[in-house]
Amino acid sequence: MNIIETKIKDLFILQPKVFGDNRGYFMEAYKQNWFKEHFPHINFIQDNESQSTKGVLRGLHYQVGEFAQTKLVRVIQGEVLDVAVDCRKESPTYRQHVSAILSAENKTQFLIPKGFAHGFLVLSDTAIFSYKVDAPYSPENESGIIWNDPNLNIDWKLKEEEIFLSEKDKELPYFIKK
Ligand SMILES: Cc1cn([C@H]2C[C@H](O)[C@@H](COP(=O)(O)OP(=O)(O)O[C@H]3O[C@H](C)C(=O)[C@H](O)[C@H]3O)O2)c(=O)[nH]c1=O
Repeated sequence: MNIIETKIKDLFILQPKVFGDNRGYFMEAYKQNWFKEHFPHINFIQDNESQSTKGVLRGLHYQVGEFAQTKLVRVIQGEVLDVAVDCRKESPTYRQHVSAILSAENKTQFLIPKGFAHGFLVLSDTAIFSYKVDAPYSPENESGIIWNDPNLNIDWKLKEEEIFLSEKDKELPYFIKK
């Protein structure tokens, strides 16, 4: 697994080794002892999966306090634009974001630490999104940021009329000021 740094500290792109042959491919998508060696503070406890159609935008979400989640995200079918926003008040990259194209084709993974808001937009006809978290779901401790907050200046690639949000996500607030 290759670890690729991003412009934001602690936010990494992971690129697994893929073994292709005339049947298809094999890869170790996750390996606990590799993670323990490189990211000893992370202990994933739950696998999530969602399927969405083109133009669906899920996010930007985060959980707070003891329920804040580290996420290891990847796409197992289709392609998404994945975005992580640094919400760590003390961070020199506070309110900055990194976007990454995750797809079944590139098999790229995104390791998103606690303290980040996360969301993705489906670019393919459908996409299956699979991810690990290290804290349980806690709706009482969930919050987020509206997808098109002008302070974040995220380029979601699709036009607003092509984007579909849940009723909940339509009501998310703008980013809190420092
Ligand atoms: C996240 C989650 C949801 N649910 C239930 C709650 C709802 O009845 C249903 C759909 O939940 P929601 O609309 O919050 O799902 P997403 O919009 O995909 O939320 C996720 O989207 C962005 C991309 C994230 O990074 C978070 O992991 C998560 O917030 O699944 C659970 O039972 N367990 C869970 O861990």
